[in-house]
Amino acid sequence: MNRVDIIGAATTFGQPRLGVDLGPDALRYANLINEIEKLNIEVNDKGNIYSDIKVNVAEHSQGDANTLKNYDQVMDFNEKLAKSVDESIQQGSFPLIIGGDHSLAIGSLAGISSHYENLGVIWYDAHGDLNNSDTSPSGNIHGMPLAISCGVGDEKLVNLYKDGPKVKPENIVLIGMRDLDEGEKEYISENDILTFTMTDIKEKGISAVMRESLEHLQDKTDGIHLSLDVDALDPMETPGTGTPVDGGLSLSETLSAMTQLHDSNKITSMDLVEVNPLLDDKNKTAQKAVSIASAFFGKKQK
Ligand SMILES: NC(=[NH2+])NCCC[C@H](N)C(=O)O
Ligand SMILES: [Mn+2]
Ligand SMILES: [Mn+2]
Repeated sequence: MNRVDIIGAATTFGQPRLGVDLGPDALRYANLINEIEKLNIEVNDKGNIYSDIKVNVAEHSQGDANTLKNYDQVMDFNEKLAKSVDESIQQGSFPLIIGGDHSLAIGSLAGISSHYENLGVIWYDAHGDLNNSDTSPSGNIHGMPLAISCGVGDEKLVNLYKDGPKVKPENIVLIGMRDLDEGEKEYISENDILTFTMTDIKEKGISAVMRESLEHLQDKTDGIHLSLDVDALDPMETPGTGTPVDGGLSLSETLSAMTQLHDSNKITSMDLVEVNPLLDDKNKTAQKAVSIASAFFGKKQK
């Protein structure tokens, strides 16, 4: 790719920990734009998207596990995000969506999907984000975007921006899984979604996992979206995130995974999500996220 559009997805509405909406700026302060430009790529920073409905600190993320928390804000935000992502692809740019909580993938996939007949998705995360309001333990919409994009869940979210499902389960690969809820496990086995848990990664090694993932997707898809949640990494590497889970990927495994994706030339869009500077230690999570993006865009590991 020679031009990257950076789209700041400043949403905190998919989960309860305030501060993840500051993630896009934490990444910019960690030198994201310069690091990509150094790789001879033109970078166009489109600024941040916010919901028109403002954060009310006292009322943020109220309700029980059966409700879709901050529903109106998530709808409103993702409509705007989908439009921006769609425009970037129309203009021939590679969209890099920086979050923000993972509910933003509802909008990014909605904006991307009209450009591909058979979109592939690599979901690099500790979580499957395959819940719906019946299976969710929390009511947090950041645990649901992949299910919604497959057509499962609230009708208005499923049909956001463009009617119908945006991805097929057979075109998804899950990498880094170690905290799946019961309903998610059922959905994965019923739909035969290719899944690499941390145990699988430890057994096979990350490079075989990435090779198998690309092999699974590359012939049957005409574009592949990478959705990378920084909680895929171990919390010792990326502590600044809202739902950390022990036993995750190392930075070096992730950098080599990104180099493999870069070298494949198959990835057509990317989300980089769940950096929360208020939970971080001296912006170290954003700095690692910037290293991850640099490797993805072609920086060689010395
Ligand atoms: N994008 C994330 N960090 N998702 C975490 C989801 C956690 C849990 N499975 C839930 O649905 O509430
Ligand atoms: Mn996660
Ligand atoms: Mn996630």
